[in-house]
Amino acid sequence: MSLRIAEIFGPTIQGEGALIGQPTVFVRAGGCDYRCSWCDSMHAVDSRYRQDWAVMDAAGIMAEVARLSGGQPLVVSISGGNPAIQDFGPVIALGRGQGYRFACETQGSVARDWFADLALLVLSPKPPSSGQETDWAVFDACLAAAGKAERIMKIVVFDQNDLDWARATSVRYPDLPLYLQPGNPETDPEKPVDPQALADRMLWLVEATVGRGWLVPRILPQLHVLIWGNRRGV
Ligand SMILES: C[S@@+](CC[C@H](N)C(=O)[O-])C[C@H]1O[C@@H](n2cnc3c(N)ncnc32)[C@H](O)[C@@H]1O
Ligand SMILES: Nc1nc2[nH]cc(C(=O)O)c2c(=O)[nH]1
Ligand code: SF4
Ligand SMILES: [Mg+2]
Repeated sequence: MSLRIAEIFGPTIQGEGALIGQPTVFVRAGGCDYRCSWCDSMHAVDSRYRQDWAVMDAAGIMAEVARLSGGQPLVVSISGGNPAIQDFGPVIALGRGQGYRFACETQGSVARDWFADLALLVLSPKPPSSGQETDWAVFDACLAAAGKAERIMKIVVFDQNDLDWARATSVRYPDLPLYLQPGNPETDPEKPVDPQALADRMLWLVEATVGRGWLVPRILPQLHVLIWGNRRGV
């Protein structure tokens, strides 16, 4: 069983969400069923980059993870693209046998049995600014497929319309821990990011939530973007 892999990198720190700051190796799957207008990982989405993706089996993927981590059992973060369009079950089974734990980032558009073998499922439904629509029946199937695995929801917010959408979504899923992260409008890996502009977006988001009495979500920046900008492989 082979998988399309855009990149494997690390160890680095998880820059987003519930595991922020935690050492991790990333396995970035190639291919996505969405086309978010502001996607920061188009090199793992657009088929223009397909020739740069490696075709690997579970043993090859875990060998590379072990090489990068020096064999130390850490959390492996599976992202993409949408990793759920491929079968990561064998990778997770092999890695768990070697002492690794797995987190997965997906938009919730495809449900998979192997979600139940994760330590953490990060569901990141897309707000209006992305130009994508969520199929909530499939999203619910993703939640159910995760079984007893920890689950969180992480929503990117660019503007007030996104924030209103995030709030309505949170009302729909009151038991799902909610993380908000400000959108990064500069997604070209060749271009520098302006840390002050990101801080300004963070400030706006904090004021627009906590500042207005909405005390439910946790609000975090993309830590890796603050440190490394849009560089790939970090
Ligand atoms: C590149 S996606 C890959 C996983 C999956 N396709 C998804 O969207 O959840 C990883 C995370 O990065 C977020 N993201 C993508 N582009 C972003 C941007 N320009 N600013 C902030 N977050 C972004 C996504 O919303 C998602 O939470
Ligand atoms: N350090 C780091 N943290 C991340 N958290 C989510 C990422 C992603 O692209 O899925 C990401 C990434 O690419 N790098
Ligand atoms: S779903 Fe994720 S990987 Fe796919 S286009 Fe959107 S942000 Fe990019
Ligand atoms: Mg990213």
